[in-house]
Amino acid sequence: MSLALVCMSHSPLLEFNDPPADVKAEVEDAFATARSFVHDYDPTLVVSFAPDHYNGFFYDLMPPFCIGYEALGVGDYGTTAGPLDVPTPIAEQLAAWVADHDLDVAISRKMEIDHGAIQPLEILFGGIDEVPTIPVFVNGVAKPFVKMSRVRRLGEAIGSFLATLHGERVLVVGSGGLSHDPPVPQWATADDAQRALLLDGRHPTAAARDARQQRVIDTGKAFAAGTATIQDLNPVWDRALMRTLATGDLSPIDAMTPEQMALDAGNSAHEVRTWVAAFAALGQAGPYDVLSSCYRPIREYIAGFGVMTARTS
Ligand SMILES: O=C(O)/C=C/C(=O)/C=C/C=C(/O)C(=O)O
Ligand SMILES: [Fe+2]
Repeated sequence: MSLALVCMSHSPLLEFNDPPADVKAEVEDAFATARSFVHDYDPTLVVSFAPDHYNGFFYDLMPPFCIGYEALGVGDYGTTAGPLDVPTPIAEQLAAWVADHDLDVAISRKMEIDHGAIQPLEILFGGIDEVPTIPVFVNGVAKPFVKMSRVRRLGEAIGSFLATLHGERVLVVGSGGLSHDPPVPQWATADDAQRALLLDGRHPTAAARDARQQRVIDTGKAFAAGTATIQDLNPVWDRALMRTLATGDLSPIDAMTPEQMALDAGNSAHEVRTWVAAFAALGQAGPYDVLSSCYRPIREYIAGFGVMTARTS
């Protein structure tokens, strides 16, 4: 049984802030390469590892991981709202398999997901219900964070399940990262209004969503202009992580700590957990080859922006 993988940064600013034309063209090329890779592989099932940005998961009940039995996009930043095509019986079997492998994972029969999960589906497939997709939420913004070894083990458990699905061509997707420090509020420093949002800010009014999003768009413009106070991108850190993922030996990642990751690569660098889970899953089908890998630090997107494709050798 072979598996295929696409890992890619996402950015809520993709449609709102434009980097220089050559950089934008490079990103479009990377997306086109990934699309063509996926088209050739022709997956029958997608397992999507993605974080959330306080649009679907909140501090009233924040799991480290959650497998969606049903899911719907919330429509933030102009992404598609509405239901995904989740193959519920396979998602249920996956959750049971993972539990049987000593990992405690939440499940949701109505998972709400944001641009972090939706953007790759739109970019790769042109829609959110084109291919049956099991969404796996991986917390990448809300402290506390489980150890990186735990993320790797989750990916391995999911990959070992996927390797049993002989009738399927499975694509694993990791969405997020790399280094970036967007203005997602942190509980410890949030004011009362921000804490209300972090606690249970589901289903905001259109005006409230717009105001929240405009703040992020403005921060992206200021970051590009050199006037934002957010932490800088870290291309050295990003490239080193991509190199490690490409080797097939993920053991060095176990030594990464959330504290050092935030110091080195910003508070949203924890989103790389999705990449680690996706590569760990891929590795369960045997050795793999990275077929394409591109990277650019893009301040307009507030993102160390990477796209990788890989496939079982
Ligand atoms: O809601 C807010 O106040 C802030 C949200 C963000 O900064 C969102 C950032 C989104 C990303 O996907 C990212 O990873 O940068
Ligand atoms: Fe994100």
